[in-house]
Amino acid sequence: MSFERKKFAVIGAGFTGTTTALMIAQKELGDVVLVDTPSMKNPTKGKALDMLEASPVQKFDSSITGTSDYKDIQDADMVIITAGIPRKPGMSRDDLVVTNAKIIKEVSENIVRYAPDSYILVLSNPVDAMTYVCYKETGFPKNRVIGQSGVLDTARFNTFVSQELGVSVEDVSGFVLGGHGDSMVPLVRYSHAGGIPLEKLLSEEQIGSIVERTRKGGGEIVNLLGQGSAYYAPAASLVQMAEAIVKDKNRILPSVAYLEGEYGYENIYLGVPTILGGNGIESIIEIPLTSKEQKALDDSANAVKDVLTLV
Ligand SMILES: NC(=O)C1=CN([C@@H]2O[C@H](COP(=O)(O)OP(=O)(O)OC[C@H]3O[C@@H](n4cnc5c(N)ncnc54)[C@H](O)[C@@H]3O)[C@@H](O)[C@H]2O)C=CC1
Ligand SMILES: O=C([O-])CC(=O)C(=O)O
Repeated sequence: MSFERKKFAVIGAGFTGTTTALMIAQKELGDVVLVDTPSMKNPTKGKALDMLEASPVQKFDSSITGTSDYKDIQDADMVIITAGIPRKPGMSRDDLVVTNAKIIKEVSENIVRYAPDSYILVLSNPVDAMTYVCYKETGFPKNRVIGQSGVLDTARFNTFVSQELGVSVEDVSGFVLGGHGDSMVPLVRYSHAGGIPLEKLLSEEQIGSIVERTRKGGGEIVNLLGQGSAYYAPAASLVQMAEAIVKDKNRILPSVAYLEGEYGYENIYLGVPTILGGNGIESIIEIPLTSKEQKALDDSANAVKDVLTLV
């Protein structure tokens, strides 16, 4: 018996993929193979080599390689899918569905072929629908196909709360449920700072504007950037989920998870609180909702179902 490093494959060597690859290596979670299309073969190799050359400075021993050949993801322990087009100002994430569904199908085929035992984290948008497509195409068990939205949405919520209160982000703990769209559901009742319910610290008006800004958080960055979408906070969110799984931490984190009756939904991927550990999604946590909260979640789930009709 010998100990081996974990192998990560990051599919898509654009903004989110490269940032994720670097963060994985910096944390020494494992070695990283970065994959993009054949037309991007040399830039992908170049990006990977550039990141690797940071390793002596930053003192990490993870390797990072770039490729356009899926054979190189052989036996990856975890595959992170960031391949696909990002939105432009004026577009919604749902406008990406047709193009990105085709890409996810192609990527999924290659994962089945070369990394059939891997755990998959999906980032590509619209992420609830893309995670569903990946689940159907791979036929992997639901605990191994997971989407990222809630860690990012909660991080945005926590950022805004920390700014408003003038307190450390470390003490703020928000809670966002639902689809990764403008109808996502920040659950104020379950959010706190230093254990104190937010409603005791901020006015209804202040909370209302934080909720609204969180819902439109992705769009705010898209508009500021002018081209492309967010990548630092999305990559950090993916890496937190990956770390919870490869280190078997059993963290309570929101995931885009396949629902079979939880919260009243069937055959859909949606953002819910989960326990993430060595088996991927170990379980889904169901929390009691008021009728107003359930209605907001229903609206969000219905928006995701509408998009699913297009894939
Ligand atoms: N779920 C979430 O919270 C977030 C989702 N996203 C989504 O992630 C996706 C990627 O965003 P960025 O990295 O900023 O875009 P990007 O354009 O910088 O990178 C995407 C990369 O995917 C590659 N690609 C396209 N088709 C491919 C294929 N068949 N196989 C391998 N690679 C392929 C492209 O060549 C490109 O390098 C977008 O769909 C974006 O909307 C981005 C941020 C947060
Ligand atoms: O807004 C976008 O298109 C990218 C994304 O999902 C986010 O940053 O939340």
